[in-house]
Parts: sequence; C-alpha cells; structure tokens
Amino acid sequence: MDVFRGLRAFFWQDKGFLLGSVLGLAAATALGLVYPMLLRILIDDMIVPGEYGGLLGLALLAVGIVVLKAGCQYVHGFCGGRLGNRTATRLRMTSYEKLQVLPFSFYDTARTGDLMSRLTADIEGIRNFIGFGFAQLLNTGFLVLFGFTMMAMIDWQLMLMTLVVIPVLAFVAIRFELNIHPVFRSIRVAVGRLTVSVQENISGVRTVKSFPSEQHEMKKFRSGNENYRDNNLNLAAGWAKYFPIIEFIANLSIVLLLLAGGLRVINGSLTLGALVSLNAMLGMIVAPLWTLGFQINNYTQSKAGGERLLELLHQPVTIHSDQDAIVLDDSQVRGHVQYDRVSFRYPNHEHQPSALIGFNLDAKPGSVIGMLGGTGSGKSTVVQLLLRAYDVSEGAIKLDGIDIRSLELESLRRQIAVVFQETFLFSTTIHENIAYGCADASMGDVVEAAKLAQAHDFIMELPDGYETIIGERGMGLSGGQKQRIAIARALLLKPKVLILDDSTSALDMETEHAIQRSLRQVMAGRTTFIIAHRISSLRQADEIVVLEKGRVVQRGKHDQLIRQPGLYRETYQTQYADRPDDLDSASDCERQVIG
Ligand SMILES: Nc1ncnc2c1ncn2[C@@H]1O[C@H](COP(=O)(O)OP(=O)(O)OP(=O)(O)O)[C@@H](O)[C@H]1O
Repeated sequence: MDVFRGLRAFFWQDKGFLLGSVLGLAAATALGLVYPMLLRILIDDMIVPGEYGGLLGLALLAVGIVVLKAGCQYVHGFCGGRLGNRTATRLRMTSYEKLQVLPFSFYDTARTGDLMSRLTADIEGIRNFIGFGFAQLLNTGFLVLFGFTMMAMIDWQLMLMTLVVIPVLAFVAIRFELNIHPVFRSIRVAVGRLTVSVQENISGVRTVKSFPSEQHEMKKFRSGNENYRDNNLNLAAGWAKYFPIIEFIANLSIVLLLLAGGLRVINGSLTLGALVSLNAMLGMIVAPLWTLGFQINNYTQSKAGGERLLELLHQPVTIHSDQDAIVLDDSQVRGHVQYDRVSFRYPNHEHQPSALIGFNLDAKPGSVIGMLGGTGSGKSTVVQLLLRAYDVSEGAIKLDGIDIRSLELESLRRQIAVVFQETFLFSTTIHENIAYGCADASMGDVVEAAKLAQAHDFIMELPDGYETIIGERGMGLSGGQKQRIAIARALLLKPKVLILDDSTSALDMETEHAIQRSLRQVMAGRTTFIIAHRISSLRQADEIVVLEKGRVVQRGKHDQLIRQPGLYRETYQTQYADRPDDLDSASDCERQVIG
C-alpha cells in the first residue's frame, strides 16, 4: 500500500469520486441481495399458500429495486470513470513535466521504450485499478460479508456448511494468480521486445537495407514473436485449467446446499422459499470470487506500474535554478564567456578519465572561437557544460562575469542557440521546425533566417514550400538540407552565443562558405563557437583551441597554428595536400620562426 500512499497526491483530491465509486458499487451489491429475499416472500408467502394479493406490490418493489440498483451502478461507473481518468491525466502530466526537467545525465542511460511504457501502460493500469479495481476488490469483501450475514439470518447451519467452500475457492483463486502473474509479466516483457524490434527496424531502416540485414531482422522478430505466442499459450493453458477447477468448487458448495437444504425442506425444518433464497444468495457470492484472481492481478499490476512511476517521479533533478538565481535581462547580455580551470568527468563514469582537464578560455563578446581535436577529445563537452547540460566538476564557467550556476537555467539557455552534431527535426512543417523555440516569429523572420542559413532556395523548390511536412528524422531531406534547417532555427533565436557543433559537416564547401559569410553578418556582436574538423570552417576564428584527451594542446589564430608542428598543421596539410602553394608558404614561415 506504500505505493498508493505515494500516489495519494494524484487521486486523493478526488476522494468524493472515490467514495461515490465505492459506495455506488456497495449499494448496488446490497440491493442485489434483496432479490433472493423477495423470492423467498414470493414462494413462502404467496405461491405456496396460494395468496396472490401482494403480488403487484412485490413486483413494484422489484422494479423499484432494479431502478435504484441501476442508479447506484451509474454512480459507480460515473465516479470511477472520473476518478480513474482524472488521476491518470494528472499522473501523465506530472510525469511528462518531470521528463522536461530531468538532467541530460538521466537521458544518458534512460531507454526510450521503457519511459514510453511508464507513461502509457503503467498509467493505464493505475487508471483501471484506482477507478474500478479498488472498488471491485472492496465490493467482493462486502459481498461475502453481507451475503453470509443474510444467509445466517435465514439459516446459520446451512450458511456455515457452504462457508467452508469459500476459503478453498479464495485459496485456489489466489494461488492461480500467483502462478499466472509471472506469465503476465513475461507477456509484457515480450510485448516490450517486439515493440523495440519494430521501432528500431523502422528507425534504422536505412542501415538494415544497406547492410542487407532483412533476414537477420526477420529472424530476430520471429523469435520475439514466437516467444510472445508461447507466453500467450501458457496463459491460455492456465485459464483452461483454472475455470473447470473453480467451477467445480463453486458448484460443490451449491450441491452441498441443495443436498442438505433439500433434506431440511423435505423434513419440514426449512421452507422452500428459504432454500431458493439461500441458493440465489450463494450464487451471487460465488460469482465475484471467480474473478478474485483477476482483481488481485489488476492490483499487483497497478502496484508494479505505480512503483515504476514513483521511481521516475523521484529521480533527482541535479541541474536546476537556485531559489535566488539571477534572471538575465536579455537586452543587456553581452555574450562574454569564460572558462576558468574547468575540469569535468561524466556522472556514472568515475572509472573513465576526465573528459575535460583544466580548460581555460576567454571568449570576448562577439568573438569567434574555433575548436579542433580528434574524436572524443572533449570538444562537445566544452559546449555541453556552457549549456549546463552537466555541472562542472572543478572550476567555473561564467557568462558576462557571472558563474552560470547562479543564473536561472532558462534565462541562461535562452542566450545560447546550439546546432547539434546530430540534427533533430520534428515531424511537422519546415516553418514550425525553424520557428521552434521562437513561437512569436513572423513568416518574414523565418524566411530571413532560412536565407541566412542558405536554406530558402531549396525550401522554395519543395512542393509546399515552408509548409512541407517532414518526417521524424527529416525524411526526404538530405543531410545538408537538414543541417541548414537546424542552422536557420538557431539563427532565428538571435542568440548572444551561437554554437555550431560540427553542424556544417554535411555541407559542400561552397554552401559552408556562404553560410559563414551570412554568419559574420548576423553574428556581429555575438559570440560564436565553431566545432569543426575542416580547417576551412575554422580559419577565420579569433581563437582556435586544439584539444587532445580533454586538454588544450594548442591555441592561437590560424596563421600561428599552421606554423607550429601539431594536430592543427597536420590537419591543414592533409586537407590542403592538393594546394601545395599554401603548404609551402606555411613551411617558409615556420622555417623563419625556427631559424
Ligand atoms: N554522455 C556521456 N556520458 C559519458 N561519457 C561521455 C558522454 N559524452 C561524451 N563522453 C565521453 O567524453 C569524452 C569526450 O567526448 P566529447 O563528445 O566531448 O568529444 P568530441 O571531441 O566532441 O568528439 P567527436 O568529435 O567525436 O564528437 C569521450 O571520451 C566520450 O566517450
């Protein structure tokens, strides 16, 4: 019950509906138990003595009870539906809000499918149980209690005799649930695997087809599919065994009642009406016990789902704004970025070397900082830390002289626009993709940003221009076109700091140069970080930082770096091998420096 205590905040505010749902069902059940009493009156007081005077009144009473019972059932359904759905909506919203504030480090290890099932299947289980399952479980208890009390009022000895069967019935139902529960769990795991297979197959369709791995994928899917089938067969076999056993036990109690009760009617110590009434009551008590297994299953499933949701909701939000955080005045921000002896190791990677060690940088407002380095050398880490995707382990990063940890998070991130290495486009129109994060942008602003990013011309060639809908991963667009849309999106924000993380790699040289020319115009007075593997992207930078294994190994301007032996010059020589003039002049310069 700890789980439901943990979830109390989500359903307790609708306690009126909870009460309505439980009381509605309990009242409907209690009214149902009046029927056998009416039967008894009908037989003992009217049919047997042949006195039909009260028949109309009895019939009207029965109709009244039917109407009242229907009303109570409506109250149960209405309140249960409201309670379950309102609880589920709150839970869904809160979980989604939590996903928005969880830090990047959480997503480093999170699995998409798992998170999706928490927000869908787990919440659905809770909706069912809190809305209806809980009331039904309580109701089974009420029914046994009220039913046997009424039976005892008619004949306590026969009641005791039939009562013996109830624990056996409950025992079998609970045992069945315990056996079947792991099968249900396996079915859920199997469904999860199938979903992941389908999801990955569709997402990775290009890789699958280009490595011709369709057969391998089919084999993987077939084994998952067969596993799913086998689990369902196990479930069906379990049910097939359960129903006859439970029916046998339930009917045994009725047989016992009819046998002993029949003898009592014959020897005159019990009326016929009482026996018929007892029989009807017993039938009503036994029916929900059949479904006790289901009800317990519903409870355990929603409890497990609740645990998984609470686990998500209790995840620590390690990156957040302090209460007294400084909110930047956007118009006053200059974009002066400083890294002061910054070291950083990724959370949960304590065994790995630091991704950044003693990193210093002073990027004056409006300057262009270039970053070069081998793969895994720490370039992206530098910019991730500026965004506060993670907090530095040592040292400090400052924006306009203020430690970024003292700034309100949203206010900090509003100053920075990033074009990531991997372009992510939403499955909506190009217009909305460019205007993402800038909802009040006019069409003119969007077109202007697209022109600066050299995207306007190709967008106009598309069938619906800016209103063309693109797929989740920008299906139908080339890598370079996707990058240009992502650049337009960042430029539209007119940020104080622009970060291009290897985001022109898919562009041809000519387009890249055209974008750089536009950037110079649009980024004048703003600070730009360019991470690139191409010297052509970096040569205009005010300062180029060369990283190796998290340390700065070279820094300076292009003209200085091509004169020093090191990674920058090696990269330059490789990329300009077909332009020996440039290389010669660099070597001459170096000879002069050395000489
Ligand atoms: N989310 C993460 N969790 C753990 N380690 C990470 C994470 N991201 C990067 N690393 C590690 O940190 C180091 C620096 O990575 P980073 O992404 O900054 O390199 P990079 O220079 O940008 O490389 P590339 O040019 O390949 O993008 C690498 O050793 C990498 O494995």
